[in-house]
Amino acid sequence: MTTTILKVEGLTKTYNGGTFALRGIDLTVEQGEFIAVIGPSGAGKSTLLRSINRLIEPTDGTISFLDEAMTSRSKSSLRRWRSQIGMIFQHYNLVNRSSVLENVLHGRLGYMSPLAGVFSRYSEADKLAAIELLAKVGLENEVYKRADELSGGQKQRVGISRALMQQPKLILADEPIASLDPKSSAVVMDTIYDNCRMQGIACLVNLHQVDVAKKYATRIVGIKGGMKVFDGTPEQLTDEMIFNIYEGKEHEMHGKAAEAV
Ligand SMILES: Nc1ncnc2c1ncn2[C@@H]1O[C@H](COP(=O)(O)OP(=O)(O)OP(=O)(O)O)[C@@H](O)[C@H]1O
Repeated sequence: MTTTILKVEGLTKTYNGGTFALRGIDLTVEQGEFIAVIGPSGAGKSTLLRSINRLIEPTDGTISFLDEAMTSRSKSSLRRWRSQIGMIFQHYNLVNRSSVLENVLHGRLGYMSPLAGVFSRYSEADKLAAIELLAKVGLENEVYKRADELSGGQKQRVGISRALMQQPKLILADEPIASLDPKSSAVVMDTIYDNCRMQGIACLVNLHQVDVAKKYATRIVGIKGGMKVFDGTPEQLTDEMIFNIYEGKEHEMHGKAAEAV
């Protein structure tokens, strides 16, 4: 039996100024699914991911996470949901002057009292788990370096470790390879994919590169003009469908990273 992790219905976002970024998106995510969200620039991919963990406040629609409606605006409810949803960003969002280890430990903040968090009172078990995660992603020699001493690919592996440190049920990855060279992109995609699949974590990953989406995803969602125009398996995503999604912006469907992944 599958467990529904996320259910989005009629999700709509209109930004101040009148841009219709999302127009009535319906999406259900089951445990362990690895879903690539593709679409041209401005289609609404980032808005979709950020609305799901309420970094952006949707204008309309409902979101439920593990069968619980994410409607409350209370800080404690948001904190509880966000602690179970790992986020991976294009520009990593690390604290540059902190160590790699501390950045990974930030993944535990949602589970700690605010006071313990402020004073960075992480448990020994958390520290060991963070070091273990870093070793798993090949950063065992970088644990005590400052985050800004790392390459882009290494920074993203820290970002992935931080997300995994949350023991999330869902990972939202917003263009995780858009700033990386082809070789680092392959390592980063493999790392996200392997960890999610091994631990049964559902993942929604925004990608520009259709080839990469087809290589990794168990399911692909195509967004165009704020609407869902495709939802199916990689095999069902025909060339005709791809051209429909990217119509007029075909040059955007091959990122530099696609070559090596
Ligand atoms: N903060 C904002 N204020 C106003 N409009 C916004 C804001 N953020 C995004 N938009 C607009 O909403 C639409 C969807 O943007 P979004 O960033 O979600 O698309 P995207 O598919 O992620 O694009 P990209 O691949 O370029 O990141 C675009 O028209 C964009 O200009």
